[in-house]
Amino acid sequence: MLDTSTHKLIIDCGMFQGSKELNQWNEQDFAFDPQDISAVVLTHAHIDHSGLVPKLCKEGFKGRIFATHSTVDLCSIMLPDSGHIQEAEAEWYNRKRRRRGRALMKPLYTKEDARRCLSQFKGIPYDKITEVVPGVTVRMRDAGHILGSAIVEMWVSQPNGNAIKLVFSGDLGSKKQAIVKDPTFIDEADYIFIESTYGDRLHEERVDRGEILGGIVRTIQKQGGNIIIPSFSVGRTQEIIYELSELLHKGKIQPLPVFIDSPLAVEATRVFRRNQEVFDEESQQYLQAGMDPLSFPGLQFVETVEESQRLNRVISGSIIISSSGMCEAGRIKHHLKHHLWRPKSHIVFVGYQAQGTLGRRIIDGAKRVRIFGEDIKIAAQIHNIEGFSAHADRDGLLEWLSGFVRKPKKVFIVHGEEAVSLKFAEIIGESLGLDTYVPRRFETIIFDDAAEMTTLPQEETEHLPLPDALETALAALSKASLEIQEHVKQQALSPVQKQEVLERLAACIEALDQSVQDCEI
Ligand SMILES: O=c1ccn([C@@H]2O[C@H](COP(=O)(O)O)[C@@H](O)[C@H]2O)c(=O)[nH]1
Repeated sequence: MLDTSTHKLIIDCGMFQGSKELNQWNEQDFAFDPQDISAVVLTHAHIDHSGLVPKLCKEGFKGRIFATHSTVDLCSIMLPDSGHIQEAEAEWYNRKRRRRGRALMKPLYTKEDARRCLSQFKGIPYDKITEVVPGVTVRMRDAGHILGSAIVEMWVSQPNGNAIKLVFSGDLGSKKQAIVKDPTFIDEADYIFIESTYGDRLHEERVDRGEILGGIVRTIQKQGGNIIIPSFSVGRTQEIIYELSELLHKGKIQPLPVFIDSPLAVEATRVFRRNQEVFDEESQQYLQAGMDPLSFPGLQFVETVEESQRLNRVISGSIIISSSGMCEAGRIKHHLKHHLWRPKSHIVFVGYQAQGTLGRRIIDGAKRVRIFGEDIKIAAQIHNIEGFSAHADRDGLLEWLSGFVRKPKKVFIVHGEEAVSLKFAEIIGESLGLDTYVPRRFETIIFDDAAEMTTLPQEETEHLPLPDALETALAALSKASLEIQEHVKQQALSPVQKQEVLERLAACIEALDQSVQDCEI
């Protein structure tokens, strides 16, 4: 959040994704009042950057959400889809809760909440300076990560008439990606905020990924079996379509049925087709030659549940691309259930698999997994092609940083696992000689008129971060408190029962109160 003293604005408003603890952070109150925020600037549509926008609007944010036109287009399908997932998850828990007589939980936001917030979006073009609140202008530059992704150049006017220039990298793309352009180099900034997802690692070469995928296709064309590709619906699926289309054009594989079994991926592919003007040069050349890089004979889009179920009868010679990319939900789980036990099946991972996900367990060599309550033996051949990452790797990030002609005063390392961010900070210092800083969650940094920065000592920070485990326990307590309120509302209690509830609550509060009072600083 950026506070200019007259206006507050947010750069990205993403959902925490991954472990149960991280997911619970989404339920917490924002660290500010959404009604006080004047504008949001989104770097791109991925849910870890845009997913809490519907919650922000639901809780009182009335301003504009600025993003590139393609990001607005993608958000218009991704946010309602996310709302649908929230509702489905809440309903899944509520089925159990009803059976146990427990209070029902509410979704974080609904599909309708997400649809409603879309009217606040304002599409802006790449490369044009736009005022987002009085005194703050931005210019979106192509970040080459997914369709519509942007690096945000931001100028914040100072009372002395000067402006501080901040640059937010958003997620920076990999040069190895097809369809989207390479990340734009920026000349200058006072301060840079750079992502660090792969700040300590390198990716495979692009040529390898096509070779590996082509080789697996040729294997099933000789020996039988299907290929199942768990894939993120937006960006990754279109990349795979592009790669297969290239392999076919070059005659490296023979035509075969390829099913895209994800309603979101189908819609996203339509959005890509509508936004061809931002494609990279290679894709533009395909288009000019009358070829569609997102289409080839044999490619079939599967939308209905019935069509998807029919795929269970296809046991050989096809590729099924389905989501979710980390195999935690969606139709991919059905395809894994039907294919993991078959020795001739090939499961091809093309995206990052976070700790604790089904995809990660399979990659890590599990012999059996549970899917929909069934114990499934893993006999299929498992492949992991890392070269499809949509992120710049360590060297890509360093190359982008080295493009700044004027040295920034400081590089803030953000958006990465803490250990990786710290390592990347060290690497930047050693290889580029730039000053770095890895901010803590909720830390406040002040920029003065001369564009110099100071960090507020932890004790003076408005929102001191609590230890993660305590945050999680407090979130669980808030949830339990809501549940108690619901129970009390739903069930008539006798005066004696009421008294018992009050006494037990009072005992809890007293014990908690005492432990906080006793806590040493
Ligand atoms: O170390 C990591 C790497 C990635 N992620 C998450 O996965 C997605 C997709 O990554 P790709 O490399 O494009 O497959 C990325 O945006 C992150 O959200 C991660 O959490 N940790």
